[in-house]
Amino acid sequence: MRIMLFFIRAYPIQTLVMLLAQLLAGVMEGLSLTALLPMLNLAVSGNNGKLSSGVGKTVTSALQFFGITPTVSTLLFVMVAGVLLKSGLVLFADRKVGYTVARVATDLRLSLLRALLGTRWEYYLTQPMGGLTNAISSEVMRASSAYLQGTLAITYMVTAAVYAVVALLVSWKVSLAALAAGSLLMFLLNRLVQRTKKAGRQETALMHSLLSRLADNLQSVKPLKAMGREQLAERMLEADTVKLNRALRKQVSSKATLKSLQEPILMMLIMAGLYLSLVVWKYDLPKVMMLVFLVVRLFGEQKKLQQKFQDMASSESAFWSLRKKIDEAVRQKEPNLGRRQVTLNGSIRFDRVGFSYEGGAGCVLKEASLEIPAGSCAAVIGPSGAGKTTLVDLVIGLLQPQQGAVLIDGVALADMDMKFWRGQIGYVPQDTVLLHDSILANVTLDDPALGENEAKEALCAAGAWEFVSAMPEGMATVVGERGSKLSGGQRQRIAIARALAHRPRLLILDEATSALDPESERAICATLMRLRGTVTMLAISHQPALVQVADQIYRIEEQTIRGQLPGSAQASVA
Ligand SMILES: Nc1ncnc2c1ncn2[C@@H]1O[C@H](COP(=O)(O)OP(=O)(O)OP(=O)(O)O)[C@@H](O)[C@H]1O
Repeated sequence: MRIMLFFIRAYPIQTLVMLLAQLLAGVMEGLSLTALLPMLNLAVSGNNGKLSSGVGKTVTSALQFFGITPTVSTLLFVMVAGVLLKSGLVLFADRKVGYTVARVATDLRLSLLRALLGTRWEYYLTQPMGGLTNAISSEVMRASSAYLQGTLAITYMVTAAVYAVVALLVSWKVSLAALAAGSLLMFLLNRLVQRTKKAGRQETALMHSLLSRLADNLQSVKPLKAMGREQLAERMLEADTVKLNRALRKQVSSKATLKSLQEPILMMLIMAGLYLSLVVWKYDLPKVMMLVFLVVRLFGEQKKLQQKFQDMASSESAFWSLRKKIDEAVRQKEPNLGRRQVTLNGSIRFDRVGFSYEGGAGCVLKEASLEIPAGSCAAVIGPSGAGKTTLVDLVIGLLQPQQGAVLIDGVALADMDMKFWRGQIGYVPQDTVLLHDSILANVTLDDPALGENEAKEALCAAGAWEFVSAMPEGMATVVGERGSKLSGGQRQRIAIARALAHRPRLLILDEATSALDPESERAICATLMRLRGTVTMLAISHQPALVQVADQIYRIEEQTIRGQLPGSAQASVA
């Protein structure tokens, strides 16, 4: 029930309105039920029928108070009116619950997305993408269904309480016996609810692990297939899949066992109650009929209540797993650094920067210094793993140095408004991943400030317009999953166009021309040279063409940055 307390706190108005509507619906049902006993009395004994219980007398007196003569037809009318009103209220409550379930799912998805996108880069890098996809799709659905099951359980609880009150008014002895027997039954069958809860927890953990591995494996399926080793991926996923199947079977068997045990036990209890009422306490027939009706309904609601409780128990763990992810991501929020809005006019400067990754093997940069004047083109070279991407991430502010400072126009990144700074950067990553969307959307990223003209201009500058305009649908061509319908070089040119479209002040190219043929690379270099003076460029490259046109060359080696004369680059672009 902890989960319901959480939901009630998060959605108090919606839950209160829904509960009030359910309560009113229960009262309406109760009213129509109280009319049943006098109606049965009148039907069995005619107008001389004696009302043997307080509740019957109360109903007839109430009707007489409003000037209505209690006859079979007026009592039937009261019952029908009560049932109709109850149905209207239940419809209202059900819609409210449905809307709130959708809202719970949307809120959870948005909270997780916002929290994740706002986390520190080093934390974000440790998150398994498959696990996050699982959280946003399957865990969110299971979590919101837990709210639905919980509210339905509360609804059945309210209705059961109404039947219990009416039954108490008719016969307290039978009602107390029924309530005691029902509670004992719920207690005994609770083991099955706990078993489902445990299996639900296993399902949550296994789905997370399976989806994390699946995403990893699917991304590397081409080399696995090419080497005839896809069965290795299959074997890796099989163990989790088999365990998941076991957890699901446990849930199914617990739910089926609960259902099949409830029915006969409740029937036996009703039979025992019938025996007591007719033989031991010798109640008259209308009263017994009324009690049978009430107890059957009471047990029916109790049966559904426990089933819904069990359904909620099986999905509940997905909600707590999601909350844990959201809370952890919130704790790992990227620090809100400074407020200074700097437009790169002077230089980018590293002042004795020292950096090592959390849990990394050691220092990546030590006492590293460099200066890139605004408007110039700098190339960063060095052996693999030397720290070139790390240097770029420090410039972007994705990583913060532990020693020294990264300064833009003399202002430390730590004092700058990061959103403003990053808004001026055009970034082309090492691994070009395009969205499964049109070329236009891939270039503009659906930024409302950018239209077809800006996209065309950027595609021309990136040397991509020729092949894009030759496509039957031009910029409307959809590039396929991760850009699979384009060649590696074409994907890179689209990525360069994307980085240029919003006219950045700083263009960062991380091995951005590695998949291009020499001619396309020369064309890109010519474009970059045209931008010289207005845009500052920082290019990590092993390609001679880019290095040759650079104004400065920096070589990262043994944790330090060394300047190199542009002319000497050709021989040492390792
Ligand atoms: N998230 C991380 N956590 C721990 N260590 C990391 C992380 N990212 C990179 N490293 C380590 O930091 C060092 C520098 O990595 P970096 O990616 O900056 O090198 P690089 O020069 O760009 O390499 P390449 O040319 O191969 O892309 C490497 O030793 C790498 O193993």
